[in-house]
Amino acid sequence: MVKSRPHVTLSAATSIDGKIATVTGDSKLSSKQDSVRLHKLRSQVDAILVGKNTVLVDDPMLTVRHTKGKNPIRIILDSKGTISKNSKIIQTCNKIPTIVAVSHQISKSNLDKLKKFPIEIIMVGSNSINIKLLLKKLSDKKIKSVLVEGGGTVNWEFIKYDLFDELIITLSPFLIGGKNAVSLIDGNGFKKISNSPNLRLKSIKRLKNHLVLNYAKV
Ligand SMILES: NC(=O)c1ccc[n+]([C@@H]2O[C@H](COP(=O)([O-])OP(=O)(O)OC[C@H]3O[C@@H](n4cnc5c(N)ncnc54)[C@H](O)[C@@H]3O)[C@@H](O)[C@H]2O)c1
Ligand SMILES: Nc1nc(=O)c(N)c(NC[C@H](O)[C@H](O)[C@H](O)COP(=O)(O)O)[nH]1
Repeated sequence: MVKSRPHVTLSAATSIDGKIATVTGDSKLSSKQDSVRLHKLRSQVDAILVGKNTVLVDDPMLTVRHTKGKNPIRIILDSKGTISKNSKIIQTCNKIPTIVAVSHQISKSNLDKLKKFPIEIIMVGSNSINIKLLLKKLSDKKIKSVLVEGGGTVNWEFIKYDLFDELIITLSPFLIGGKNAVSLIDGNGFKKISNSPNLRLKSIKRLKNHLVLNYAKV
């Protein structure tokens, strides 16, 4: 029987005050050593997933570069299909397998534009993307593990719907502040601490001034 969803690991680097980027979108919090760790982790998963804003702000590659290993499939949550053709993701989609998840909100013209690229388009959800359904479809494609690399809006969706298994946070030696700076988890948040998923601290690794915290859901 096909499992209903892949193993989901949420990954991010945060400042001591829980931000993943400054108000201007500056998000380079990991050290070189931590980036090597992250890239090793990328090489061990089947897919890596980020939200549309992360692509817009960071213009990431989402590949394995700081170590040797295979690139995971890249998945972008982009309800309206507005990803830029100039983004590194689209520019390299002929070499690295890429899935763009869209919702039924997408306009015909954006869908037609996306269809011109050698990417796979998965349509799930009426307004925003239905993550549970998306994970089911990924499972059907034999994708067994997904590394979710943010940002804060996407992280909240996975936590709100209890669709994750592990959380790997690099606590970086910075203080960012600013109520409009992106937090590890944005969205509406839980009203009570008792609503929070219970987490077990599996390991702590010190990389000089960075701490890598690995939590599993109880
Ligand atoms: N330090 C880190 O580890 C780290 C990691 C990732 C991103 N970031 C930073 O986070 C910022 C972006 O975070 P953000 O919260 O603004 O955006 P995000 O990257 O979480 O993207 C959110 C967008 O994704 C799209 N989307 C479609 N379906 C969705 C669904 N079901 N749930 C959630 N989103 C859905 C929507 O357009 C939504 O606005 C950037 O500044 C980036 O640099 C930091
Ligand atoms: N662990 C981690 N530490 C960071 O300091 C940081 N900025 C991210 N951010 C995750 C997000 O998905 C980014 O966009 C990619 O880390 C950039 O990806 P590339 O290097 O271009 O592959 N993640």
